Amino acid sequence: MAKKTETPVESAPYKCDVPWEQLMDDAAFVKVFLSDVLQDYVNKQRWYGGKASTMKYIELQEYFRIQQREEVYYGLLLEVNFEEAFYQHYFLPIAFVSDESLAEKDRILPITMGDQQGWIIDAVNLESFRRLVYERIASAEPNDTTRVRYHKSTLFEPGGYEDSKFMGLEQSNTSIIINGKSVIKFFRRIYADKNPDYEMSRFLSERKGYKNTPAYQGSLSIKDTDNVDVTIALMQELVPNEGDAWEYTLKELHKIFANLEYKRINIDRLPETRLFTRLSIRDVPPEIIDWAGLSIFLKLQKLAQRTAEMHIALGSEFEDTAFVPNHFNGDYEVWLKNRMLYMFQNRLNIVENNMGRLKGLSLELAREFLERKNEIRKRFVNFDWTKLKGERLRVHGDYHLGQILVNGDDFYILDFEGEPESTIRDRKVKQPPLKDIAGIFRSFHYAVYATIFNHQKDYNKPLEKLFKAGEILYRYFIGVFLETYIELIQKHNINIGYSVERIFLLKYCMLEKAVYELGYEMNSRPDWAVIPLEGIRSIIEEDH
Ligand SMILES: Nc1ncnc2c1ncn2[C@@H]1O[C@H](COP(=O)(O)OP(=O)(O)O)[C@@H](O)[C@H]1O
Ligand SMILES: O=P(O)(O)O[C@H]1O[C@H](CO)[C@@H](O[C@H]2O[C@H](CO)[C@@H](O)[C@H](O)[C@H]2O)[C@H](O)[C@H]1O
Repeated sequence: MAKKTETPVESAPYKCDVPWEQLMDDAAFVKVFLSDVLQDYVNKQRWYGGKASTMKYIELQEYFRIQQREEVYYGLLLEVNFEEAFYQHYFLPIAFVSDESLAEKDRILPITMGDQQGWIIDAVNLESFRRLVYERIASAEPNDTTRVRYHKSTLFEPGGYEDSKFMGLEQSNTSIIINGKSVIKFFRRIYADKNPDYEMSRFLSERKGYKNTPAYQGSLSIKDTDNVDVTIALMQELVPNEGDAWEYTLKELHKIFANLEYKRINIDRLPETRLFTRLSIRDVPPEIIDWAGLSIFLKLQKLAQRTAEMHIALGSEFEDTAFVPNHFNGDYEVWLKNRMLYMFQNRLNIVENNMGRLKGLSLELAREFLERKNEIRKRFVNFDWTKLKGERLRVHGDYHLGQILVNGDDFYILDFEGEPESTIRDRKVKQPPLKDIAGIFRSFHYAVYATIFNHQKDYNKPLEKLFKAGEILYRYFIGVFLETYIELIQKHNINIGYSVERIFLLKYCMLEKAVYELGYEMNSRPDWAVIPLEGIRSIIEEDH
C-alpha cells in the first residue's frame, strides 16, 4: 500500500508584493523566514546534525541563484548558531511552486507574492531543479569564473537528461541518481573550503586514474564573500553494487559463527596467531580455513589490494601541495597530541555523565575504561616523531566497511568527507596511511562483535567462547590483509616504516579510532558503546 503523505499543519500564507526573483533581497521577508520559519523546519530535517545541541538562531550567511534562462532557484547557506557557543553551516536549495501536487514533500512556507500563490519547498524535490543542476554541470565551461561555479570533468561524456530519483538511503547528505548512471550528492553540512570528498574524488579518479572509487564527473561550488571555494554538490558515476562491505561482512561472519556448531569446531583447539603477524593464505592453518572457508580470505586480499592502490595513488603526487606527502615533524606531533587529549577528555566526560544509561557488560567495561584513564592518556602522549621514518599522506580519514561498496568480486571506496567530528582543516592534514588501515581493522573487530551480540542465542555457546573464537578469527583477518597491503605498498615505494614503527602506528591509531567511536556510539546509538569499549580493552590488554 502506498504510504500516506503527511500534510503539514499549515499556517496562513506569508504575503508580500515582491516577485520570487527578488525575494531574497527583501529584508523583511528574510527576517521572518529565518526566525519564524526555518528554525522549526531545519530542526526537523534528517540531514540536520545539530539536534544534540540547542539552536539559538539562524543567520543567512550567503545566498546565490541556481538558474538557467528564466528558471531561478536559490541556494541558501544557513549559519545555525547554538547556545553552546558554536555554529554550523547548512545548504538549503529552495524553489517556489504554485502547483500543490509539486509541494507534497519538504514544504517550507505557504506564500503569496502579489497575485502568485504557492509554496516555498526544498528544491531537491523538484525534477526541474535536478535537471537544471545536471544540465549546468554537463554543459559547464572549462574555466567557469563566475561566483556560482559548475564544473565538468574532462573525462566525463554526459548524455542528455532523462530522469532522476532520490538515492533513498539514510544519509547525512542528499544524493540524487540521474539517468540511472550518475549520482549528484548535495552536501548539507557546508564548510568554508573545498569539501575533501570533492577534492579526493577528483584527485583519485581524474588525476590518478584510480578505478576503485566512483569516477568524478563534476561539481557545483561557490566563491564565498571571502573568495574561498565552497563545495555545494559533487557528481560521480553510479557504481553498480550489491550493497556495502559492512552488510556483506556481517552476512559472512554469521555463516562462519554458525559453522562453529555445524562443523563441531573445538574453539579451545583452534590454532592462534599473534596480532599483526603478516600471513599469506598458505600460512593460515587448515583448521581455520576449514572453519571460516577460503573465500573470505580471498576477499580480504582483494580489499587490501584496493586499499593499497588507493594509498599508492595518494602518495604519488609531487606538484599539488594539497597532496604531496610529508614526513613526521614536531608540528604534527603537537597537533596530534592536542587533538588526542582533547578527544580523550571529551570521551571521559561523556562516559562519566552517562554511566546511568549503561548496564551489564557495557557498564563493567566503562568502569574499567575510567579506572584506566591515566594509562590510556599516557599512550596518546607517548608519540615521538623523531622515531618515525615513514610518510604522511592525504588519507580517507573515516575508513570503515560501511564506506565500501561490493561489486561482484571487487570493492569500491566511497565518501572521502573524513571524520564527521573534525574541523575541515584537520581533515586535510596528512596522516600516516596506517590510520586508514587501523580504521578498517577496527571495523573488522566491530563486525565480529556485532555478529556475536546480534546472534548470540543462535550459536549455542557461552559468550566468552564466542569472544575467544572471534578474537582468533580477527587476528587471521588482519594478518592476511596486512601481508597483501604491505607487500604492494612497499613495491610502490610508499614508506610506511619498518615493522616496529608500523605496529606502533597501528596500535596508536586503533586506540584513537576506538576512543573516537566511543563518542560516536554514546551520542548516536548507546547500545553499541559496548563494541568500542571492548575494542579499547583489547588494545590495552594486548601489551600486558
Ligand atoms: N557513486 C555511487 N554509486 C553507488 N552508490 C553510491 C554512490 N555514492 C553513494 N552511494 C550510496 O549511498 C550511500 C551513502 O553515500 P555517502 O557518500 O557515504 O553519503 P553520506 O556522506 O551522505 O553518508 C553509500 O553507502 C552507497 O550505498
Ligand atoms: O557516517 P559516516 O560513514 O561518516 O561514519 C560514522 O558512522 C559510522 C557508523 O555508521 C561509524 O562507524 C562505526 O560503526 C561501523 C558499523 O556501523 C563500523 O564498521 C566502524 O568500524 C565504526 O567506526 C564511524 O566511525 C562514524 O564516523
